[in-house]
Amino acid sequence: MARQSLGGLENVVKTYGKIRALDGLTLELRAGEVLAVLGANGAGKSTAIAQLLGLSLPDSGRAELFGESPQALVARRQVGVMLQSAGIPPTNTVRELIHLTCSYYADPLEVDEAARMAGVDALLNRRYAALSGGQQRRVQFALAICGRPKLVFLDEPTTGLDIDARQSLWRAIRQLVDNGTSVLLTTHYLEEAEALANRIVVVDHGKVLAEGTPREIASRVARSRIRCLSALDVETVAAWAGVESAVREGARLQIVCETPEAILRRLLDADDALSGLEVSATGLAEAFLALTQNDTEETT
Ligand SMILES: Nc1ncnc2c1ncn2[C@@H]1O[C@H](COP(=O)(O)OP(=O)(O)OP(=O)(O)O)[C@@H](O)[C@H]1O
Repeated sequence: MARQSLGGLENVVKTYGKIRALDGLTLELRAGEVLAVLGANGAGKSTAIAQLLGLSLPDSGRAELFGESPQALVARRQVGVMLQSAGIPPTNTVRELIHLTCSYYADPLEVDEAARMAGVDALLNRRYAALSGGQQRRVQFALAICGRPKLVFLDEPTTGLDIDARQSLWRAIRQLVDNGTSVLLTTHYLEEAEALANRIVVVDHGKVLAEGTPREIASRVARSRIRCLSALDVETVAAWAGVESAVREGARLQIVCETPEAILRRLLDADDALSGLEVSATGLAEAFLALTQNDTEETT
């Protein structure tokens, strides 16, 4: 069954002087889903979030949340946000901040529960300004979720977190989704999108380049990687039909190609002593690079 739409952007254009930050961007938010918006620096991810939150208005096109303008109070009360620029009063304690944010919502969590979900229960009596960058990020997450919102916007939530803190935030996001909250997440970390998202939208130059499940995005530019121990000349192999790239790492040859079978036959024919053969599928990272590089080539 198709998931219920919670709103989104329709053909939104947003310019800042000569910069076209969004160039006809369309995206839909769906209930019960983690949507990851992926893109390089300046792709338009934060601008898209600003339109969805009503913090900035489109030049043309439409933004809608829960059937309303994103600026309508009834829409804003169903949303939680963790933005890159937080603007949080520095001298308040974590408890005060969560308590204050809870007061904006009709049916918020208990302060202690929100703190526990965000992993900041041990920090409740500390002043925000005295926390580390990673601890502040987790407090921002607590503020995003404490109102029990239906939809949470997380703009690069794990930037600056160490591996443990990132993993624990991933667990908290999964728990949130299990409890019925929908999430829009922007990230530069492909493994984050792969680990959390049901659906990915790749944005570049303010437009959608690709959309699908992590697996669909990866398979759009599916490639295989062959690794083997071989003394074959890397430049000769790189020139074979069907080989996209060949590099040497010490004794190991690494080849990227679309269809590995023909290349494997040719490798085995050319080198009797070839050993340590491995063939693997490339992942989301390569797919993302291939998509954004193709686009750059087309637009330059
Ligand atoms: N307030 C603003 N004034 C002028 N230009 C802006 C403003 N906000 C964004 N831009 C420009 O719009 C484009 C998109 O920026 P945006 O912040 O949406 O990108 P992003 O994908 O979120 O990037 P990052 O990953 O670096 O956060 C960039 O070229 C940026 O310089």
